[in-house]
Amino acid sequence: MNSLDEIAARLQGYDPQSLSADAVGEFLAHLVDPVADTETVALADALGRVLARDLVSPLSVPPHDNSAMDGFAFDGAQLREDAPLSLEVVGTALAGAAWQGTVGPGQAVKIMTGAIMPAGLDTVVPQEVTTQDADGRVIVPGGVLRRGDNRRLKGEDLAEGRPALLAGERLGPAACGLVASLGIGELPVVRRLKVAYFSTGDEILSLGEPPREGAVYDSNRYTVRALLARLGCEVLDLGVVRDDPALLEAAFIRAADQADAIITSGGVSVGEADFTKAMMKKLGDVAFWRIAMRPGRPMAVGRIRRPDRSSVLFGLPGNPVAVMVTFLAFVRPALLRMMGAHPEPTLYLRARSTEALRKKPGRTEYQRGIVTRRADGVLEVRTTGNQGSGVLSSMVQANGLIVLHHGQAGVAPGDEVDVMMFEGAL
Ligand SMILES: Nc1nc2c(c(=O)[nH]1)N[C@H]1C(S)=C(S)[C@@H](COP(=O)(O)OP(=O)(O)OC[C@H]3O[C@@H](n4cnc5c(N)ncnc54)[C@H](O)[C@@H]3O)O[C@H]1N2
Ligand code: MOO
Repeated sequence: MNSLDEIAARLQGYDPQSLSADAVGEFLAHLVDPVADTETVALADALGRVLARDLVSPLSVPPHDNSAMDGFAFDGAQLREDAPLSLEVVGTALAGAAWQGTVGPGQAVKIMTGAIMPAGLDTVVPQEVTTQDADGRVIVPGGVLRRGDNRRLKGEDLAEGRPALLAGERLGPAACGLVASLGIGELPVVRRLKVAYFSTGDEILSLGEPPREGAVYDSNRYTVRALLARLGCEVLDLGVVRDDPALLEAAFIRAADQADAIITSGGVSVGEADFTKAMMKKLGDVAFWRIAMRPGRPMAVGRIRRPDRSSVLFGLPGNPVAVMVTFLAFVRPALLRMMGAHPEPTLYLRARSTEALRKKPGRTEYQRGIVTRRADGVLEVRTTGNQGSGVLSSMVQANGLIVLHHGQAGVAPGDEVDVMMFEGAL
């Protein structure tokens, strides 16, 4: 495990007072390691879990050459471009059982989708392409079919003995189906990551408390819980912790004793009641950063140490949208790495901005946007109103974040911008 200083020494131009979003990502990739513990889960419970070992295919899928269509199977060597082919139907191959007879030249077998291709046959004509003559022979028109058409080859999806899925795969619906197609009912996954969360601040009210002047309800706890739930983490909710050093210390210790990672919100800026920073320093190896981004400038990162373990700490700024943006930009990729998942490159959608966007070069700016598709197919994005870092309503309306990158300047109406879509993450 590297100390924060060692990691910082490896990064070009590390400056905790002005870090680029890219540098933060790189730092975090060095800071966190995948957890080693694994467990076995039933396939029905595997959605969103991370596969712990390569899954080698115990069989071929499909297990034999089979038909992709309801129609007639025959030897495709007889096909002619310029002449129809007339075939005598000598039997029927149903899905689920092999057809046992032999089929000679000028003959075909009626076949159902999924049925095993009878020996020596390699081509299927869909039944709607054919006609029948007076003797009941099937006529395949010339020039519409090539040899091998509508036949699915044994193992064309998965080959026996080859890895079907690699360790690090986050199992989605398609992967769950693929595992089932191999006849596998349980699989080894990385254990769930335990993440502790608490909000800090004397002005933060928990739900159920009566409103009072100067106080706001704790929204960060619920956005972070929801973001963590989307990742499949186990959440240890430590509620709201007052700006009191003893309470903060107890909360950090409880969190570090039980969780792989700790997320807090608030108390990382320069305010007078920001005991959080002092407590983080006292209990661990923590760096305080100013990130060249908006929203989400201040952030604390490091480890909280306990005698027998340590937990990674993400001290997020208090402003509700800054919490979500820093989570999506940095915490989520770091947690995915801890979960043992393959790194996910950020996929940006390119959309035309309907409006001018002001932007200072030298920082990354995230604006809440809504992408729509115009009648002519062009993707457009407009901002969703007040972009203040405490304004959640514009975040709710958004379906993605417009990312104005570090070196980028302002945007004119009609310019294309990158949008990080929420689908999947939010
Ligand atoms: N002089 C400076 N002031 C500020 C700076 C700065 O660089 N110099 N940075 C600003 C930025 S950017 C942010 S973000 C905030 C971060 O400050 P803290 O992390 O110390 O957060 P707080 O002061 O505790 O709270 C900020 C804001 O967010 C509200 N909040 C906090 N927790 C919650 C919660 N759980 N649910 C809902 N809302 C919450 C809180 O009431 C404040 O309004 O500092 C700026 N100031
Ligand atoms: O982190 Mo702050 O939210 O940029 O206002």
